[in-house]
Amino acid sequence: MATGATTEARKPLLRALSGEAVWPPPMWLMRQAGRYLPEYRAVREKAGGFIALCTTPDLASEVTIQPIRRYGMDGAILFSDILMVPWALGQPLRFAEGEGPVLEPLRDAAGIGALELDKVRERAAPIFETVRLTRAALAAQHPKTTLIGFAGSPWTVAAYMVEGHGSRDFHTARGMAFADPALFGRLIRTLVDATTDYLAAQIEAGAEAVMLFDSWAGMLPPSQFRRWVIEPTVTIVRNVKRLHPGIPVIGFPRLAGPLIGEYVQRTGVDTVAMDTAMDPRLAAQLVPPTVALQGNLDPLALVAGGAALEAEARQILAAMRGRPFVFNLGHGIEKITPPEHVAALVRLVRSGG
Ligand SMILES: Cc1c2[nH]c(c1CCC(=O)O)Cc1[nH]c(c(CCC(=O)O)c1C)Cc1[nH]c(c(CCC(=O)O)c1C)Cc1[nH]c(c(C)c1CCC(=O)O)C2
Repeated sequence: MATGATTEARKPLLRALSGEAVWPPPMWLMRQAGRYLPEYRAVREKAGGFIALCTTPDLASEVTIQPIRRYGMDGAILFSDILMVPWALGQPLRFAEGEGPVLEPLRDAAGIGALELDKVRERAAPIFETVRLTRAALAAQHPKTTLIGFAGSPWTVAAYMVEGHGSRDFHTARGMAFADPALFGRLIRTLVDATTDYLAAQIEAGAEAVMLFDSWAGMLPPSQFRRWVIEPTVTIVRNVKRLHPGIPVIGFPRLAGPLIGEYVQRTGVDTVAMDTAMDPRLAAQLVPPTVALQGNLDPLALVAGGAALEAEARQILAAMRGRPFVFNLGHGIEKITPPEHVAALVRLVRSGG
């Protein structure tokens, strides 16, 4: 790709993620590929299960591109799941219909010791192939769209691995982190190494930016937030940047509240994603103007549409004007979202509010 570097330097999302105030802001939506789209449901049915979909490169690549085809988003996020890392480490995983993810819970040294770090690249190979296929398809058909790879952050992934399923409070995982920090720390270190390797492989396959989802960061008190959210993220960002300097990293410490400032300062992420509860004006005070903010429309405003959607989106745009910013939701899109509301939002953001 002789002209690759110059073409890509002009992609609006990459410019914003690297700290440039691009206006109107580039946009994409968390969980933009999903059940609210009829074309997604058709492919999902063809694939059979959710894991089959994530590990069949041509289908996973197709659903990654569906929202780009429909809406022309600036970012395409790899279609996969944060729990594919535990899966690649050898922990049995299934997605039960209407129940969410179910893992065989990990509670002791034997279970943690049995995780197979050296198998991650091999087991996750179809996911890296999805990245390769998607990057090639975007280059041919959507040259302005940036391909985003991702992983879950160690704390959030460990919470599912210990608990064995989603939970309102992740009692068992939080309890283990306090009661046996040596053992919990071993799990976190395994995930730091697996996640570094998994993100590096996505970048080598063509991901142009990566995002770390820490959905359950906000349930920890500050001391534990520093130990299990910030410190592992510091190591992953340092590792990824050593291997692949210049690839922007987006962090999403959901419900971190004012600790978002310390998170950005310590970890060195290029962009921080704001959850729905974050006031964008407060985030702009806590985060240096060189670091991009991303977010943070409430997915339910998108479900509602109309005047409520417009008012919320305009308020975010007004607060973010003049600083590096990427328009997004504050959490994943709801499956009851009318696709035409997404089209209306894209028009509004493209007009600059
Ligand atoms: C906590 C978490 C998970 N997965 C993820 C997180 C972090 C973000 C967040 O907090 O939402 C991240 C994720 N999950 C998925 C993506 C794909 C890319 C995208 O954003 O479009 C991404 C980035 C697809 C998915 N991951 C899942 C689906 C639904 C599966 C289906 O189609 O049946 C999708 C599209 C399944 C999943 N995966 C997970 C849960 C709790 C569920 C069940 C919830 C549900 O059913 O909506 C774990």
